Amino acid sequence: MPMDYNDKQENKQIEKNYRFLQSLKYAINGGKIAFVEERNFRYHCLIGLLAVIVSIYFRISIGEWLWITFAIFQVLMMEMLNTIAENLVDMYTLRNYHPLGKKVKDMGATVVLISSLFAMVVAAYIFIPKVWPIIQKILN
Ligand SMILES: Nc1ncnc2c1ncn2[C@@H]1O[C@H](COP(=O)(O)OP(=O)(O)OP(=O)(O)O)[C@@H](O)[C@H]1O
Repeated sequence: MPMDYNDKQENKQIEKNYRFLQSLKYAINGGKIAFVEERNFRYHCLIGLLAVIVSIYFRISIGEWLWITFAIFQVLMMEMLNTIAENLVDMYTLRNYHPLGKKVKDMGATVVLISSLFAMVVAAYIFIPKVWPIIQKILN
């Protein structure tokens, strides 16, 4: 299997996490890595934050908050899954061209595209009726 890795292997944990706090530490670490290394993940975090600020401004209802929260979290989850797939392809192919690597990466990008489109539809349903009267006021 082409999975070369040349680094000192001492003190590198590969056995199971037995404590909840240990698992949580590694889960947070995964988020940190995605945030630092993945530009798209940072963009999506920023857009999510903007959506929360706009939602607070418009005092949206509980039902609307549920949709907005779901839309934000599902984009971040899909972005993270795409990053996982990309890393697996790079680990397996050692960054050499492979037609299956192309398929996996392109499909991963499609997953993120679909989830972003869903988030845009949710945002449009919630915010267009709130923004439209303001635009009309400005135009009149
Ligand atoms: N090992 C590979 N084999 C075949 N095609 C690849 C391989 N690595 C990348 N590609 C092709 O190059 C494109 C860009 O690769 P890259 O890893 O930069 O993905 P990306 O979607 O642009 O990443 P990011 O989400 O980090 O911006 C992929 O969508 C794929 O079409």
